[in-house]
Amino acid sequence: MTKLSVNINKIATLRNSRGGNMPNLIQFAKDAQRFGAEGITIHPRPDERHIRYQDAYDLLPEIYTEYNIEGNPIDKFVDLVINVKPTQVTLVPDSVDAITSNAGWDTIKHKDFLVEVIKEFKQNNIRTSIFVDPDLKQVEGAKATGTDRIELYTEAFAHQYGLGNASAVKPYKKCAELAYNIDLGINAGHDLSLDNIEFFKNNIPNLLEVSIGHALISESLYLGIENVINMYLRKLE
Ligand SMILES: CC(=O)[C@@H](O)[C@H](O)COP(=O)(O)O
Ligand SMILES: NCC(=O)COP(=O)(O)O
Repeated sequence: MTKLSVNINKIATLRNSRGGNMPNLIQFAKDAQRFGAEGITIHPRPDERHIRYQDAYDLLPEIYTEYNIEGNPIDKFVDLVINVKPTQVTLVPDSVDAITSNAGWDTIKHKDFLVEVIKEFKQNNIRTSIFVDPDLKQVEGAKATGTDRIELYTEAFAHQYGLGNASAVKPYKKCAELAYNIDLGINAGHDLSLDNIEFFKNNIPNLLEVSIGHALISESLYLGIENVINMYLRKLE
């Protein structure tokens, strides 16, 4: 069984576009869980263009499923995560001005940094995951950092699958097999959607969790959020 964590960045984007509190991010997180979401993901960025740092605190008492905070572990982010103490922190190497996440970690080059920051999160009883491209060397490198899990960066799969190239899942499958054999938990995310999730899940052994935002919120505009969450849950069974 693969858990569905709903990424609510886009709800914050919509809210911020008018400066008020519509839609209400906290209420949305509560409703998403009531409709069946098994986790809530946020990705506060340094410019706070969608999720604000304060949102991370305000959400805490309302999340009774898994709380996953993603981001680049700059000092401000590390302090936030250690104060909030979510279930999981997912480390993403995105630059300050990135439109969205666009690469996994070089776990070999940044090993010392990752070892240090992961140790700090684990001392605070926060599960760690690091965002990686589907590359066996990077998965091995991830293991050496001490992280509990990896999150496979699925943009390339989603893009190729959309073009009809289903074989794009192969490197992900190999990485998942390696990760399982070396005792790394496996999450995945980025550009997963109702169109590609079932195929991805069926091809990736031991997939623990997917975090989905952009497509899930877009699909909900037509199909409704309660319906869409349940459509994902059925595909992830
Ligand atoms: C880590 C990742 O894969 C991203 O998808 C991210 O969480 C989405 O961030 P934005 O909503 O800022 O594009
Ligand atoms: N970690 C990926 C995530 O949270 C959502 O990514 P996307 O579905 O918005 O591309």
